[in-house]
Amino acid sequence: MAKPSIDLSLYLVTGRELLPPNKDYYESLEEALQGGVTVVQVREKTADTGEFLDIASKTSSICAKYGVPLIINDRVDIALAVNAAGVHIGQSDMPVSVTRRLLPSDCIIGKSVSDVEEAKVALEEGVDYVGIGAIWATTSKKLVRPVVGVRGVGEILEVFLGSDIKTVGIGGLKSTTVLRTLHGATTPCGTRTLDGVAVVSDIVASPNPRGSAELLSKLIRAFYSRPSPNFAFPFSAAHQSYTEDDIKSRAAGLLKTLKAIKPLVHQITNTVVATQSANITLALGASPIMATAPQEMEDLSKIPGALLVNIGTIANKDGMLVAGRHANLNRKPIVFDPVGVGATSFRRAAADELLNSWQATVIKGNAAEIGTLAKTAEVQSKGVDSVGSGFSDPVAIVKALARKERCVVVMTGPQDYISDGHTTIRLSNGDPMLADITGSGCIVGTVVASFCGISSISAQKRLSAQRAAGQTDTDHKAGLLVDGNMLIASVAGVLAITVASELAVERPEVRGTGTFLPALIDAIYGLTPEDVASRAKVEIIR
Ligand SMILES: Cc1ncc(COP(=O)(O)OP(=O)(O)O)c(N)n1
Ligand SMILES: Cc1nc(C(=O)O)sc1CCOP(=O)(O)O
Repeated sequence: MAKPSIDLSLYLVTGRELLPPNKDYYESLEEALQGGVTVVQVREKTADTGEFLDIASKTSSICAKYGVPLIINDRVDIALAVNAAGVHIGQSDMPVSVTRRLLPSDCIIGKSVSDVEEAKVALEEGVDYVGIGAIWATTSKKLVRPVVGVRGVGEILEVFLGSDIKTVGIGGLKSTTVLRTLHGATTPCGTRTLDGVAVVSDIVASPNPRGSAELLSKLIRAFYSRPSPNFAFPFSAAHQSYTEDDIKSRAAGLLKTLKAIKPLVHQITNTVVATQSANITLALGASPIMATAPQEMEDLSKIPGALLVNIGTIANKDGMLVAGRHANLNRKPIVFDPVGVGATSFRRAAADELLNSWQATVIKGNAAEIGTLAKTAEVQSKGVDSVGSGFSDPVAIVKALARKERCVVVMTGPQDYISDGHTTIRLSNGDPMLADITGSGCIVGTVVASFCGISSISAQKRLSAQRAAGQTDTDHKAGLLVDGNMLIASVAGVLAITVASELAVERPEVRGTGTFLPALIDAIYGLTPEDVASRAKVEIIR
């Protein structure tokens, strides 16, 4: 008998012990179903058989009222007794082969996996779906394995490429983490994302389970309705086709808008460049705030603009973690500058923790930094600098990292490479003296963040206008972590610095790096959209 196809998108796993005081389990369940839960698993870890059977049977009747399938955790006998749609088994439960023998052929079998090896076994066993977790830390269950992390899910999903085994993520999935999870938990080729998320506490512990389920459901449906489903970027405008002239004029146009709107650019940066970065931001026409205390991150994240996180002298990791999470929640672009990430294992661990906690919109680094994140040793670092002549195939490196991290990657150097994993652009502006002042890479991060901020603000304004005009095809935007074209914003940011550096060295007073730096600030201050459009050397590589 053919198995029914189950919508796993919002998968409620029950947990009576988490109910708020005075909230009845069945009432909570029914409200969650009204809110849009698509499948329910009864999970009872302490109930005896009689109680489990009673709960499963009543849960089954309520689910049937809403046409929602029921799965039973661990217990094949209970699943058979209540005629459930399926069973969910863990690594130490009954083997899949035995479970299958006991159940009717149309019964769904789901299995927990937390690494690639377990995923391969589940593939061999031919389960119907896997629960991948725990993706985030959770207090709903004592975990015996380390968390998988959002960025660890992609390699597990790769095991299921080409198979019709479905996948759901579990562990710490909430309205605050769901979009970041769905965007980040994707195979590098972009063809597989999770088919759903399994949630316990965000619904069960809520005094308003209907509202909680509705919010989750809205975000999940918006994510799955994005226009480029095979390429789950956290920002809009992936898969556009560009011309070089179009890129130049859009970058120039962004500079004009930036000067008019002066976006706020929140920068958590290193002590070497903080003042310089703030001055460059002001010279460009944006507005810097260099706040670092974790306590102020939530408030700051509500002001439109962008966030820059630069780990050059990493003393504020807590602030960086909180700031990034709030930026994701408030759809603010995050530019991550992994300064010197190859230099120490401390920096590598910090970069990993930050990138697991929030979704970066742009990662900007020199060849050694990008190589470290891409896990290649072709280009070595010396402290915060890159050694040697760069990668033999820089395009492949930036493209692969953009796909892996699901963001735009900017690799600076004598030529700059910028990729969103689909389109890769080479920029050939810039004076060599840029490499001889401290923090030139950091100010590129600052300026890229400024342009990401203005791109996001402009996109939000367009969206408000579209909604005010009654345009209804914008619902998928609720599934984006960031709106705006972050590829063009990154190009504009790099061009602003590199074109300004060319203008700076043409000034008669520049005799060396001491006179170059103030001239650079002046050149940024006076930079016009026409300078950018006429001087930009832009090539679309592939
Ligand atoms: C959808 C989903 N995924 C994973 C689990 C965890 O199941 P298991 O490993 O059997 O652990 P317990 O739930 O039995 O503690 C799940 N229940 N559902
Ligand atoms: C039941 C369960 N299984 C997990 C796994 O990792 O296999 S994590 C988990 C609990 C998930 O609860 P919450 O949504 O409240 O974080």
